[in-house]
Amino acid sequence: MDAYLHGPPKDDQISRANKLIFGNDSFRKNQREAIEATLRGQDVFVLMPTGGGKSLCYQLPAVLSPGITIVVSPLLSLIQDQVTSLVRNQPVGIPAAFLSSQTLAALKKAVWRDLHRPIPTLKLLYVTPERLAASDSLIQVLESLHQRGMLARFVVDEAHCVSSWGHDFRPDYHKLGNLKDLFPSVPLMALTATAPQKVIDSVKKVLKIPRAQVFSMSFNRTNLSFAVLEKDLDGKVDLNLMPRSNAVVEGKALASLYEYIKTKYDNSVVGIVYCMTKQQSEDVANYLFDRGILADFYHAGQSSSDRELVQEAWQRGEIKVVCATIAYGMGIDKPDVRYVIHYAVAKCVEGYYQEAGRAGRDGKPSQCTIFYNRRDVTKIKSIINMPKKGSNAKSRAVHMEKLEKMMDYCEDDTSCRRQALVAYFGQTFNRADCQRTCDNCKRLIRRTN
Ligand SMILES: Nc1ncnc2c1ncn2[C@@H]1O[C@H](COP(=O)(O)OP(=O)(O)OP(=O)(O)O)[C@@H](O)[C@H]1O
Repeated sequence: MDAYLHGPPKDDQISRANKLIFGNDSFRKNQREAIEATLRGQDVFVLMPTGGGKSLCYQLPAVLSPGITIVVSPLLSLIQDQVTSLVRNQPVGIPAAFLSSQTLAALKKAVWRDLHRPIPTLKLLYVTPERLAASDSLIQVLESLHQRGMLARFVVDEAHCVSSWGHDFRPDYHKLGNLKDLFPSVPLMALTATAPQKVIDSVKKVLKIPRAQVFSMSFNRTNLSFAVLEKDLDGKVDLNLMPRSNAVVEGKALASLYEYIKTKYDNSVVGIVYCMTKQQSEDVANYLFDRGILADFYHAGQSSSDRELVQEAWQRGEIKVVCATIAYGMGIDKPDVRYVIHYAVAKCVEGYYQEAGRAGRDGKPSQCTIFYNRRDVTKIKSIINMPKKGSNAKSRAVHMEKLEKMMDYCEDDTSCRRQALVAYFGQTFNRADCQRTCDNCKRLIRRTN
């Protein structure tokens, strides 16, 4: 691929690669700075909101650097999407592959062969943290690449998973601290969309990148407006006991969700409704669909082909509303989502902001609404307290503390919600940036008028 450039890239090479390989006319905030820092060999921590353009921060340097960039990413589906879009990248395809337990033997062999070439063809190799932690042979290959000067950098995507303070802690991510022990001179880039200061500090410590340059963006998404509604669970009907075809399913919460969507949006508007359980996502989708809203459900209990069908139909606009567990969202790049509703409160503010942030990626006004009831909080508490692999008293306490913060956010009926969210991520907020679009600010305006 003659678009690849070798030797230390100059400024204009970075811009040219952005245009010629990625088809972008310019850089978004912090992209160029992060790219330049990693190309200088520095460790870098990129904090950008969902949809901010994190991928370019490591894909462009991968293309400009000699050798391979190793990307650690938590979800196989996410990895598959990324690799497919790199290989099909327009105007120029980028050689990328992934290694996982599901990689076909023949493909694995081809990747392995490439890694042993004096100059491998691959520019990016994606792996799950489990794969990296479990495979001595992979570490040996990385050592051999390093000796040949062909190990360009490590990238840790969704880096909040490294920290037990993060909302998605993955034990195998914790082992990524070994990378700096084994390859101290190889630059590392960590990226996430959601990390309060405490999590940033903890990720830097675990990954052993104390001097990493942090590129952080404002968490204030000006086009999003926030609201919390009381979720009326009285009169709730146990849908599990009712036949699917029974059209008289009631329950005030579901009815009010339906009314809310129907009143605010016509059937061409795209949204996501996050639910607490797989069963709930099916029940809510069926309820909405029976009443004429083009809804379907998505959760980890479905086969991957069923999930793909739903996601593709939603991307094409045939389904307007996906009712989903939090399994839905990572890596989904749909710009015109006009609303995200949490039909059950999220477990923490980071998770909430990441999910809500899937609305309005095109910058147009979009709404993020929580249907809140303490009974849902009680259910989440009992889930947190359930004995499960990898959980201990400390991790349960962390989850409880995060849930309390989420409750504080929902139960505060006076503070500006935008301000509360931005403050949660340790950033200051200029009151002039408050556009009075949240429910609390609107209420205040009504009271003072
Ligand atoms: N400089 C740029 N100019 C134009 N488009 C860009 C630029 N950088 C990124 N994009 C586009 O923005 C979209 C979002 O980018 P990307 O998927 O990297 O976001 P992300 O930060 O990884 O989001 P998420 O947290 O959801 O994974 C993509 O369609 C990408 O092509």
